[in-house]
Amino acid sequence: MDKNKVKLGIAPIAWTNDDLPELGAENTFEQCVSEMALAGFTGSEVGNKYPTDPEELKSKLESRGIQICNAWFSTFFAEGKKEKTIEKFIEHRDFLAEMGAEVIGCSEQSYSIQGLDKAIFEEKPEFSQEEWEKIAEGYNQLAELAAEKGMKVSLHHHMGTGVQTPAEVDKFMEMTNDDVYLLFDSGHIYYSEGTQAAVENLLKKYVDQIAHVHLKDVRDEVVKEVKEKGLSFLDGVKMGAFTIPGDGAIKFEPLFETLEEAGYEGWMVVEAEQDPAKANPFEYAVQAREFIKEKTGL
Ligand SMILES: O=C1C[C@@H](O)[C@H](O)[C@@H](O)C1=O
Ligand SMILES: [Co+2]
Repeated sequence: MDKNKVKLGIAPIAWTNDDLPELGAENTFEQCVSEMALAGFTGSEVGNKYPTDPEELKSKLESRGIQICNAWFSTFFAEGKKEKTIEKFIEHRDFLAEMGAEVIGCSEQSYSIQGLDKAIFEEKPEFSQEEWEKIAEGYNQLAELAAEKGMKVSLHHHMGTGVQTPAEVDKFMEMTNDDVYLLFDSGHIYYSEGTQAAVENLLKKYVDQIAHVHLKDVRDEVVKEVKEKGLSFLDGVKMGAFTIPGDGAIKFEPLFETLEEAGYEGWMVVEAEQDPAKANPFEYAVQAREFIKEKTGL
């Protein structure tokens, strides 16, 4: 892969998990970003221990050779919370623009069960046609707002949300304008569908509309248990459903090939939330970096 086109980041979620604050409560921001840099990454997303002042954050990241490439943003269009979503989006966009990021990764969180104690394979929301229309209209507006700062808005398909399956991603992409992009997360599509083919097909279908990539691997045996026992998404995370690329069931070689052939330009971010007490974040970061180097030359 071309170093001038593809940059490598890593998400802080392996050190401190915002969805499960008890995971990694002992890890500091400084430790997290120092270890990211030491492992050979140049980009990061934003965690809840990061300084909120852009100047302070920039200076602490610059001294480590790291830059912010994206940060999660939750939208609530289907629930009818358009005004509040837009107001918060503008704040988030301005913060990311100041940090030099070019992409905003959003997730439609209306009725999401990803943080709730509900069976992840049984109780996810499904949107009505009227709700889909609200979502499409909302994202089209977010794309225009992002463009004001030269940025792209992208949708993170995610377990436990109304945009989880390939059919739901299709519906979202069909209903939104061409300036609304996809944030491709290998782990979430594999978790949802359980096959390598589903991961490869989704990537191939939308590769020209993908603005950001999350590299996540999945442990089949953990997902099997989550399904059989009717467990929640966060139960699965604590049990080790996710891991770094190369350590689980997904074959990454065809994914890297598809991205390279399509001339993908942007960030690939290792995002592997595990319990840091069981999976040392620095050691896993080093292992992920070596795997990516071996498979892509980056
Ligand atoms: O991008 C992500 C952000 C996390 O908060 C989320 O739960 C994780 O699974 C993910 O893919
Ligand atoms: Co992700």
